[in-house]
Amino acid sequence: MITVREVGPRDGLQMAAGVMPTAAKLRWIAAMVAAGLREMEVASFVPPAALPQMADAAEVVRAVRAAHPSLRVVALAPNLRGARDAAAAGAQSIIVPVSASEAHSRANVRRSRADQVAEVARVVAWARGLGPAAPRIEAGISTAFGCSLQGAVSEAEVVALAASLAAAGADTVALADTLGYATPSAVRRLVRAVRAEVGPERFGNLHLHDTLGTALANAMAALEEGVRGFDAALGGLGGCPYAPGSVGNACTEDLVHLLEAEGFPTGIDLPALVAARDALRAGLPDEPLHGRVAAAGLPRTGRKAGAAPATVPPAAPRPLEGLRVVEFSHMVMGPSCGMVLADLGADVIKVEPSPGGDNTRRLTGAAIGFFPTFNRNKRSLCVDLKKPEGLALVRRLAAGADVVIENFRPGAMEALGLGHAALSAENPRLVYLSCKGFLPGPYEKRAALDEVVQMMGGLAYMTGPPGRPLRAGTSINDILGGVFGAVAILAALRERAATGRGGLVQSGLFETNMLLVAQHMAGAAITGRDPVPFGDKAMPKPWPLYDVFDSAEEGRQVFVGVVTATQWDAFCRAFGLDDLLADPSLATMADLAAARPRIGARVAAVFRGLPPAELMARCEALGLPFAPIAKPADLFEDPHLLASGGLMPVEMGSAAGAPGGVPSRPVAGIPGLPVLMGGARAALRRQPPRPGEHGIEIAREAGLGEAEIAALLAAGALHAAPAPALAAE
Ligand SMILES: CC(C)(COP(=O)([O-])OP(=O)([O-])OC[C@H]1O[C@@H](n2cnc3c(N)ncnc32)[C@H](O)[C@@H]1OP(=O)([O-])[O-])[C@@H](O)C(=O)NCCC(=O)NCCSC(=O)C[C@@](C)(O)CC(=O)[O-]
Repeated sequence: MITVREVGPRDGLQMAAGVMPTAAKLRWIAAMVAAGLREMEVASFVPPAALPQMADAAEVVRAVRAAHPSLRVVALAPNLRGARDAAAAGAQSIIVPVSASEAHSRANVRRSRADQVAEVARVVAWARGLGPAAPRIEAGISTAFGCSLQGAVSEAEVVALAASLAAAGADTVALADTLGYATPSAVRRLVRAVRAEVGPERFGNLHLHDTLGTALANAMAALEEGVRGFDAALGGLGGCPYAPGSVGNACTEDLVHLLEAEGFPTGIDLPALVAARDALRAGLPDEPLHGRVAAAGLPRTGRKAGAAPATVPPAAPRPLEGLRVVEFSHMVMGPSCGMVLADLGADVIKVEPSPGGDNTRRLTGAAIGFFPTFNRNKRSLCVDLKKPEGLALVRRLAAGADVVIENFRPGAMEALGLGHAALSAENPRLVYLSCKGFLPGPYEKRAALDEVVQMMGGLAYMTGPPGRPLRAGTSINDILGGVFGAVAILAALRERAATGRGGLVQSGLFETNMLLVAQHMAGAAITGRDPVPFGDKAMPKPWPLYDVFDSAEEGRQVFVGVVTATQWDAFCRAFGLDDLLADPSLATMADLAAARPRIGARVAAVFRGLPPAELMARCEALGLPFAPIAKPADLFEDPHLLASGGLMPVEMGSAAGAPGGVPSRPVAGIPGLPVLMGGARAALRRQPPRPGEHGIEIAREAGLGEAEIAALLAAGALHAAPAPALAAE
């Protein structure tokens, strides 16, 4: 879902020749809310002498909050004083503008750029003191694409400014094309650079002006870069005092039409939005309104809302957007299932114990990376399920959810009153996944870990040397069991589309392991013998070469395989082994396989004289299978993963067990889902959450009032994370 934030009542009106009466503003705002707008910038808290159109800012904010509880009410404030007034009136988001152009900064807020960054830090520090009810502080970089006073604005300076605003603690950093000078390629470059700098989840809206008729083209470029929030003004109101001839902001009606036609749902009813122009006109009869859709009428060929994009695929696929998932999980199996759904765009709420969150956060050793890896793209709700108020909150969430995931001990969810029977009685459309050690049967009550099922399921036998069972070097069954859980959920959702009813789906660790070992069970059935483990040097390999070799560099080994006659021919010629090629006793693949020890010794002697890079370059040129022996940390620099978007920049801070309390890499490239959809990889939208980071917003979404939320917090049933620390602290 795209968020279109209407800025007409602020940015639009401040350039109008006349002053719109308060009552007319409120009628206009009501008409736009009725059309489906969910966010609106309604006022600017500046001295009335400077902007008489905004003299009623506090009155407007108060009235809009009271009349439209579901609307996010946004106000602009250039300084701490304005921010205090905006918050006192009830603004939920406060935008503090910071000019990228030094000249514009002095003209607009009468401060240098650096002083205005310091002002943002002051506003953030003050807001933090307000506790959970604090408004969101959004820094808006104006003149980000050029300035009529200063001329060009350096992209590097904008990126540096964005970084300093993020460091100052702004919740989001937005880019504004105040003059309308942006073009699609500039938008692509700057959006990409600033998103990379501040992180996608802290990148705010894109604020576009249409001075030169480029706003919609720029919006398309931004969509391709993954931007999902835009500012716009009804009737293209607004403009900039420094841009004569400006026709104002991106026109909301035209932008909504474009977005819907391209398959990006906005939740806005376009005819109702166009009709809201009447209320605008009634309040400002002399102000010229712009907009192509209003002039031409809605195209009769128009695509329906939610239709697939006509030409431009979104930057990252989010096919599960709109799916609501509540995840009760720890360790790996439940979290990896939720990760698949979250990466694909679902809204996954991870329910964690209050106040410290999932114990997995505090694991060390081989489990230290579990939490940040499997909990990206999720929201966190820390709630005490043993307290009735906490339980009531999650039952409310489950009643409105599409999917519940759990991986607790058998019977634990039932004991809490959160079993499938209880939740589906309240929500028959719910798809409920239970991840367990064993599917129902004689072992179902046993506690299971990945290692347990690898041992009992034949995998440890198949991996280790004879007599020394060895588990695989990752939580293979947990991860794959979670993925199979996600497959089962998607299948059940498809069934629900036909029947209207959800259902219980279950995934078992042991059964996952058994599917992995199935090929060896089949092998045993065919040969009548136990398969030889991979760890057994005597394992019969049907090829001349399929081994790890030392190179000329100490500790740098390389795997090389030669598995066909063509490869054998090319290999011998390239590595000076023509005598082996000419040997009549090595004529067939079976001869070669039987002579593996002899061949291996010759090849090892050749490879020991070659630097690894040269060895691999030769194999690559010959088309032979080869691989360096990498350690996990080597993969951060893997050129293929880096170039193909295979790594997501995930923050490691959620792993509390880091040595010395600080991860050696605060942000690391962590592999994403191994699939492309429409040519694109699923992207990181949210960093792994802090415990309870989203508790208050989730409680509000569940319909709880502020007093109820305060009572939950006071009772310790709900824990809300403190605001992120200032980078300087
Ligand atoms: C893993 C075990 C065995 C651990 O079993 P356990 O230690 O008994 O823990 P649990 O998860 O079943 O119990 C959770 C308790 O926390 C409570 N709880 C939970 N949330 C809240 C909350 N918000 N507020 C208040 N209370 C909460 C919940 O109500 C329950 O309370 P109790 O019944 O004890 O009174 C079990 O969970 C299980 O069988 N799970 C299903 C199978 C599974 O996921 N297994 C995977 C284990 S992880 C793994 O295999 C990887 C590993 C470790 O082996 C490493 C590797 O091999 O790579």
